Amino acid sequence: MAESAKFSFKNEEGEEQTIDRGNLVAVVPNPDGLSSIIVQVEHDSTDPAAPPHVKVTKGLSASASPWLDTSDRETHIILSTGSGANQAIAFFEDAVKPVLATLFPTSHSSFHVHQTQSTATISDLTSKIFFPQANAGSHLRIILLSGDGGVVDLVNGLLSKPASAEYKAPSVVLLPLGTANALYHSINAGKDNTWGLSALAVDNHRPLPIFTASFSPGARLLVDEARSEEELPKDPQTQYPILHGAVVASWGMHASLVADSDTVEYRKFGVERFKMAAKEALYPADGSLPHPYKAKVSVLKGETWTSLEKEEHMYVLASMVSNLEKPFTISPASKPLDGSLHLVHFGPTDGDEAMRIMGLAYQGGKHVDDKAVLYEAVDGLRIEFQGKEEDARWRRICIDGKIVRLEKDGWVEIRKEERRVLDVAVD
Ligand SMILES: Nc1ncnc2c1ncn2[C@@H]1O[C@H](COP(=O)(O)OP(=O)(O)OP(=O)(O)O)[C@@H](O)[C@H]1O
Repeated sequence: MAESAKFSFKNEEGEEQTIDRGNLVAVVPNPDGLSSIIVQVEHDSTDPAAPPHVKVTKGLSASASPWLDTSDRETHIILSTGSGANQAIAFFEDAVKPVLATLFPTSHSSFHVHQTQSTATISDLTSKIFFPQANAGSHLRIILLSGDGGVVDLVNGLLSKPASAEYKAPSVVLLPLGTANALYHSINAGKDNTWGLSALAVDNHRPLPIFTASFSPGARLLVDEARSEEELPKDPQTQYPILHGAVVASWGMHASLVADSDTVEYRKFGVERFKMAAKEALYPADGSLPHPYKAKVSVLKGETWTSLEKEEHMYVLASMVSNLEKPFTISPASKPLDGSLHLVHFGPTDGDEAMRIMGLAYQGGKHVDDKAVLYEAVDGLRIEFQGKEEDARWRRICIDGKIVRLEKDGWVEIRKEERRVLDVAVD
């Protein structure tokens, strides 16, 4: 039988209360043994995008949550202060703290709270604290108040050194404080309404599927609004630069609009920044058509690489998730954490046609049925420039929001990664 969409309980005054189950964080047994503590969120009716408030009430309910005491797990809380609309600290104080105090009445005060100070904070925490402990077999819980960037920093940090046989994947609780929060919205598509708080109350976690991007030797990570570049970590065997991701690898229009809109100015506009940058790219000021991106593109299925016939492209994207933003369903066939990788491709076209196709993705992923779009499950994707693109801005690759620029004859190869480095808490 389908779970009821409503949850009922009696409050302390004995009055019957009914709330949407999607707003329920947890029903915790009260230490008096008779009643329960009901934790729920309440949303701002005037601003649906605002973080919810938490309400904790004593009451009587027929259905308590299955209660597993995980209070002894070493817990780290990361507040990514530069993510999204810079709301991580406020959400922690207003919503997360009361939930933790209810769920873990004695142990929550010993949880470790870290605030990011720079783009390097999460990587530093991972190499100094999380990896050594996970590698010694300790099962960590990491409560992450960030966007997808926080996850990708954790994944890359955890994979940066060889793991021991004792390695135990930390379990991350995702609280969507970023801009797009693709991973969170893909895991919770159509259900959770608690901004991830309900995942704090359960002890279910599943491996996070990830991919590895290997690059030609001259590939460089663009940082600081592309004002500088950095070397990437190297694969210990091949010595090629590498980067791991859990969301998306792209080139062409998607990578360009992510890169062009990653500025302090654009970030003020939240998710709108992607649409604004798309319009700029699709309708060049001189009235010309959008750029036709030139490279050899191949897909891997099983052990076989096959090249696409077309050598000019507009949209080349491999996704490990269903949604790149809450309403933007890039890969409707992807199920939460299923480990699939889907190619979404279309060729050069004019701005109106590209906008039409992208508009279909905002209608539940209808673009995949359009004849202009190639959509298929793949095991890998390879892009080889072969000197076809003179200008470096057409050679930018996006890996989960990070931007890598390749050389004129550079290449990138994306493959699913088998290693289990991070688990995700799911309710
Ligand atoms: N205090 C800080 N100072 C400078 N940079 C920071 C700070 N805190 C976080 N950052 C950086 O800000 C970026 C935030 O990325 P994150 O993905 O978490 O948010 P987002 O880009 O808004 O969301 P999404 O990726 O979901 O669209 C990361 O590059 C992170 O390293």
